[in-house]
Amino acid sequence: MGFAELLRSNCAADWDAAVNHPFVDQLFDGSLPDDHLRRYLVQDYQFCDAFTALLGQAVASAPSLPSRLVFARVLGAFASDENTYFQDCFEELSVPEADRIAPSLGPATRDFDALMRSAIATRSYPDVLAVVLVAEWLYGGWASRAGDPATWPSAPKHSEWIRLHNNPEYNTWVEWLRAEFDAVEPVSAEDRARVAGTFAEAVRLERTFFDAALVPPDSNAEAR
Ligand SMILES: Cc1ncc(CN)c(N)n1
Repeated sequence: MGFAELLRSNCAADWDAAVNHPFVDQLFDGSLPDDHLRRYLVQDYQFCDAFTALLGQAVASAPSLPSRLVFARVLGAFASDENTYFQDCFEELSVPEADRIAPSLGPATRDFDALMRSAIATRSYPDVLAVVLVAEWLYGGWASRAGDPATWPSAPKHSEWIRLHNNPEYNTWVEWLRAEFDAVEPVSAEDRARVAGTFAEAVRLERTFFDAALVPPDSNAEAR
């Protein structure tokens, strides 16, 4: 078993809960209330800020030009396709300007932001990769459950979020990330434990990020 698969299996409960989350089920059948989608997208746009910086660090920390180019291409797609999806949804869901730019962050968003910025600060390739891998692999995992595109929900605000994480280029990118992560598996027990801890925390936060979208903000405040 490769390092990636080992770390995933070590936190299978959180992984499976995120991949099979009710938020995802409601996205698939088109029943996700706009309020929940809006809350999720407002927080996720802030996630995307640190994630873009994380991909930039991956460009800087990668050991070779071929690897840097992969991250650079993904950064480009992220800055166009994915950003367009957010802007279109913000318009459709009448998200106020303040919530697009500087909303108050929920606990999961804040903790994810801190995790990404601490991975960036290490400048260590395996540490950066651990968070990128979880964010992309886990999203590929839930999106792959959508099955035949003919059965996807009709509204673009739902189907486009699936398509962005379930298409041949995306699947190739996730496969590449896994191989890249396995290839830089740390040798020392200390480094392995640190990277494993980062991986597990990212998986836990993916689950709580979906939880937060389905829980009213006041309940989030009480949970703090
Ligand atoms: C919280 C979260 N995790 C992962 C992804 C996919 N890049 C995302 N958009 N948001």
